[in-house]
Amino acid sequence: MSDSLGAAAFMMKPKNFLQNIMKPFKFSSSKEGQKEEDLEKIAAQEQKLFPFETLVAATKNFHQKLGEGGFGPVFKGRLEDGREIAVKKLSQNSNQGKKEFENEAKLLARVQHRNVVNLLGYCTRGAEKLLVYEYISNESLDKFLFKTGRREELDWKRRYDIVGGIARGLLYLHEDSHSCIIHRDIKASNVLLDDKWAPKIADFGMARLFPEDQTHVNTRVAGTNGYMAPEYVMHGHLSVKADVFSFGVLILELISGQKNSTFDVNLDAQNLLEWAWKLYKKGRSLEVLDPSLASSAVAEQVAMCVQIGLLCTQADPQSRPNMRRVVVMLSKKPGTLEEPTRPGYPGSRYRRSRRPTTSASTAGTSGESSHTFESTTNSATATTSGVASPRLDSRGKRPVQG
Ligand SMILES: Nc1ncnc2c1ncn2[C@@H]1O[C@H](COP(=O)(O)OP(=O)(O)OP(=O)(O)O)[C@@H](O)[C@H]1O
Repeated sequence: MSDSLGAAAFMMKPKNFLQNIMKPFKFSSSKEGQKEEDLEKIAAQEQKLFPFETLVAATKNFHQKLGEGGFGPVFKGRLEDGREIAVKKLSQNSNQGKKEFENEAKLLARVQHRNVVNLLGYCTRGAEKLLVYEYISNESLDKFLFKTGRREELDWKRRYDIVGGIARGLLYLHEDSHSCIIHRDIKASNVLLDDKWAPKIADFGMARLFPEDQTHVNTRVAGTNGYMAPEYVMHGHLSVKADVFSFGVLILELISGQKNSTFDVNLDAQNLLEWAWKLYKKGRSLEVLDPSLASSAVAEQVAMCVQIGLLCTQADPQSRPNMRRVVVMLSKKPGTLEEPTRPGYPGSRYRRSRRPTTSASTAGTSGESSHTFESTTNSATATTSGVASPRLDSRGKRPVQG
């Protein structure tokens, strides 16, 4: 009887029973509220979702502007936990709804690599969309490469390490992140340097946050003049090999200190690629080197980088190596590389090959074009047989067509 009473008592008061068991772990009611708040914060962090007020506080009401790119202004900030951040306020009109933006941003926040700028999270408030990045302290590569007075800070070892770091970051985006990410806009100003001069690829995934559709022409995400692969600028054929081409241009810029889009025509060539190619053919690759690097450069590495730059900028995307191959090439001793042919550039003569077409025009795919190019002219508006005039906007961007 007493047993059954005891059992009945237990069954009738399960809450009390649980409360007794939990006693040692209980908090006072104010602490309980605090704990709930903390849990909410942790959940929000898992979602990578930043409350707008957090970003207002972190940036002191968007006070310190780091700069402004094609997507909008970027502000410096510091989170409560001490982490420094860069907040990009997206001012470009996007046809993407809030939910899609949040889903894409959440996915992109999972992209984590030593050579890619870490997206910590995002924020939406009304129509406003913001991206929260880790803060990278040492400015973008173009500010060192193309500005007199700062280029000496990038000695050969630093440049060589930067080439390797960018190659590994791109390989990760193409092959090792959760899905293939084609950057579309690899260039010196989209590589940030940290306090140890390690390169970090910025602005990846923008094509996912600003997708094009039939009615919406996006003038920003498409790429920058001087870096775009010929098949992309002329026909909109996009694959990972378009990034490889831009990477090739960037290597040659890093070695020479010359900007491809404002190349010095007095150097007996119409662009950087043609100039490097002519020197390479004459066995004078080392002359591509920025003279200010002469004392720190390692000749074999310079020659190897010139050759890789030329291989990456081949006219036919299928003749370009993929980033895995580039990383392998950079880790090997010279002498084992393929021989490049003349590089391609927008305006090169177009020739259709008989390979089946698998071209893709959206990020996240890696199909390759079935077209090849013969380099004949550097005119960006050449209209030789089959060559469409690329339309570039005032920032040198090629508009994406839906
Ligand atoms: N994570 C970051 N850490 C530190 N500075 C940053 C960060 N992201 C961007 N910046 C700085 O903010 C400025 C604007 O950058 P943003 O990437 O928006 O444009 P951009 O690269 O200058 O131009 P574009 O839009 O043509 O690529 C640049 O000066 C850049 O160095």
